[in-house]
Amino acid sequence: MKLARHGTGPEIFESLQGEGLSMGVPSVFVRLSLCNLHCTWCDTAYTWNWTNTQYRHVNDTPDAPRKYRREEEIIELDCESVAELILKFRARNLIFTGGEPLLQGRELARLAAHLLRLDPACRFEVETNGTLRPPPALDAHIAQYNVSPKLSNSGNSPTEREKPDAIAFFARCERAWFKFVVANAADLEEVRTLQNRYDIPQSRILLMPEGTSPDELREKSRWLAPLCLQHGYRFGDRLHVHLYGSKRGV
Ligand SMILES: C[S@@+](CC[C@H](N)C(=O)[O-])C[C@H]1O[C@@H](n2cnc3c(N)ncnc32)[C@H](O)[C@@H]1O
Ligand SMILES: Nc1nc2[nH]cc(C(=O)O)c2c(=O)[nH]1
Ligand code: SF4
Ligand SMILES: [Mg+2]
Repeated sequence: MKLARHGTGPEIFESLQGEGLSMGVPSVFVRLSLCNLHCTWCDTAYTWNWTNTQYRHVNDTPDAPRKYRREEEIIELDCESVAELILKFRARNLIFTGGEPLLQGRELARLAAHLLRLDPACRFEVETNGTLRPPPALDAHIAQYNVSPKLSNSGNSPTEREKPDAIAFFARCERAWFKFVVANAADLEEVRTLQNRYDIPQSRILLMPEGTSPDELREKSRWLAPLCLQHGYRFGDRLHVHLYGSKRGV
């Protein structure tokens, strides 16, 4: 399984769920590498975008040509080792995120099954961009999907960000909650269009302001909160950003 690197180890950390329906629940986050989208405002671009990365050199002989490996940004571990790291923490609400975790759906299915054998109290959430259907073997273990389909404000093209088969799956799934990232008031029209096109129940939609600092969130919340009230959408904040700013691994 390919995981984001944080310092010398993979990015597996304990924190309060900062977003969505279960905001505030003590959780363990497992951050996977790679993404099939490239949102301009992605707060974890280090999981997939290495264009400006100072690659680690793999050959430290002074005279040899220097070779840099972007793979060094990824840690690859088997599911038994990942499970062991996860269960060192206290929380049993486990959140698979990334990057786009459903790119590694089969590996996650094996991980979830293994974790449940070790501790049946484990509960699983998946953070996903809603472009990929989870394999049935993974779906069988997931209590909650936090689906964040991307709007045009993300900079992805319509064909990249909207995969009808996947979004229709989540629209029908009562365990899926939709979390749209809103950057401008006009984004609400796009939300409404997607909602109608895929028949997404309004009760499973949250609107979350775009932002990676408390100031940005507060500024956008000032107009987004009244719009939520006016249009009957649930407002979703970003608790971890208010608590820790844009710090990694919290
Ligand atoms: C980094 S993504 C990983 C999971 C998956 N790739 C996705 O996009 O849902 C986790 C969550 O952070 C949100 N997010 C990322 N950058 C953000 C930003 N600048 N402002 C608000 N939300 C952001 C995403 O929309 C998603 O809901
Ligand atoms: N505390 C905290 N809550 C989160 N909810 C979703 C996150 C994510 O990056 O997927 C996230 C995160 O990175 N930190
Ligand atoms: S889909 Fe998620 S991980 Fe991928 S670029 Fe967008 S916000 Fe980042
Ligand atoms: Mg995050």
